[in-house]
Amino acid sequence: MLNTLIVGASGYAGAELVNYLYRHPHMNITALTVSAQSNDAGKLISDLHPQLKGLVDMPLQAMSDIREFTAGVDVVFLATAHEVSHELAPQFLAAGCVVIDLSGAFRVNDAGFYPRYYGFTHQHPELLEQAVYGLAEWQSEKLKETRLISVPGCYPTASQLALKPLIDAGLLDLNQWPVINATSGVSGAGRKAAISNSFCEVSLQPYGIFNHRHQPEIAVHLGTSVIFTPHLGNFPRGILATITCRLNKGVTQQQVADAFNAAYQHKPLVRLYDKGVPALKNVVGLPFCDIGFAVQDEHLIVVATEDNLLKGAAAQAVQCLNIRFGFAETQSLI
Ligand SMILES: NC(=O)C1=CN([C@@H]2O[C@H](COP(=O)(O)OP(=O)(O)OC[C@H]3O[C@@H](n4cnc5c(N)ncnc54)[C@H](OP(=O)(O)O)[C@@H]3O)[C@@H](O)[C@H]2O)C=CC1
Ligand SMILES: CC(=O)N[C@@H](CCC(=O)OP(=O)(O)O)C(=O)O
Repeated sequence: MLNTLIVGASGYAGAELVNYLYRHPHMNITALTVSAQSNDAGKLISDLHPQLKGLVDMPLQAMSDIREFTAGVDVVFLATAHEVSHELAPQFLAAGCVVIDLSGAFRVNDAGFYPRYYGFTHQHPELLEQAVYGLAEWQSEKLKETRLISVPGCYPTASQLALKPLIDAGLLDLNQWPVINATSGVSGAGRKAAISNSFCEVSLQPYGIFNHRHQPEIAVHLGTSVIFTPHLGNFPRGILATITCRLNKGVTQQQVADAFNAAYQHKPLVRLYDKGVPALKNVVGLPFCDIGFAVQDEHLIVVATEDNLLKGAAAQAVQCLNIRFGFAETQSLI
C-alpha cells in the first residue's frame, strides 16, 4: 500500500483524482489539501463535490508548510496551477516523495518557454531535465524510472495521441503542418469563477489563436510544427479535436489504420474506430481517448475525443502512477 497526498483536491482535476484514488486497491489517501488562504479549508470534499458523499468525506486542509503533510507519504499529486506546482514540486521531491504534477510547470524542457507562455521564469532547469512527460501510451519505460512525472495538458493529450502514430510511421507530408481545431468544455478552465466562463457568456468561440501554450507543447513533443486553435464550447466537460493533415503520396487508408492499430492495439485507454468518427458523449465521464479518421485522396481528417478532466488530466495521472509502480495500467480507471 502506498500513501498519497492530493494537493489542490477541491479543484475539478483534484476531485477526479480523489475519486480514482480512494478506490485504488494499492493507494491510501493521507490528506487532501488546498492553499493556506483557501475559503474551502475545513470543508469536507464531499460537501464541495457531492458525488463523493459517503465515499470520501475527508476535510480539505489548508497547507502553509508542506512538512505538516509529508510524513510517510510516497506519492504526491499536484492538481494546482502552474506557478504553484513550480514552487511545490521541488519541496516534495526534497522530502522524498514521487511527484505527479498535472500542471504545465515541467512539461517542456526549455526554460525560455516559460516566460513567454506561462509568464514566469523557471527556477528549476535541473527538474525540467529530470521530469518525464507522461503521455502514458508512449512513455512507459521512462515512467518506471522517474520521481517527477509531468502529466500532459488536455488538448496536447488528444492531439498527440492522434498524430504521433502517423508521424512515427512516416505517413504524413509535414510540409503541410497538421491543423488541430479543438473544442473544450468549460471545466478546462478550472473551478474558480470568472466572467469569461460564466453561463451567459460562454457560447462557442476560438481563443488563444496562434499563441496558446499548448501549441509549443504539442510541437516540441511531436517534433513537428502544428497549427493549433482551441475553442471554448458551452458544455461542462470533454474535448473534441478535429485534425486535418496531408498524407505522403500513395499512402492508403489501410496504412493509416495499420499505424493506429500497431500503436494502440494493446493500449486499453485508447479506443480506435473502424468506421466513422467519435462523438464527445461517448467519452465524458470515462478515462478513454477515442480516435477515428477519414481519408480522401491525400487528405486525412483524424478526430480524437476525451474527457479533459480524465484522460486529459486525472485518469492519465493515475495511469502514470500505475505504470510507475508496476500496477495494472488501468487499475481503478475501468
Ligand atoms: N481542468 C482541466 O481540464 C485540466 C487541468 N489541468 C491542470 O491541472 C491543474 C488543476 O486544474 P483544475 O483542477 O482545473 O484547477 P482548479 O482551479 O479547479 O483547482 C485548483 C486547486 O488548487 C488549489 N490551490 C490553489 N493554490 C494552492 C496552493 N498554494 N496550495 C495548495 N492548493 C492550492 C485550489 O484551492 P484554493 O484556491 O481554494 O486553495 C484548488 O483546489 C492546473 O495546473 C491545470 O492547468 C490539466 C489538464 C486538464
Ligand atoms: C477551456 C480552457 O480554458 N482550457 C484550458 C486548458 C486546460 C489544460 O489542460 O491545460 P493546462 O494543464 O495546460 O492548463 C486553457 O485553454 O487554458
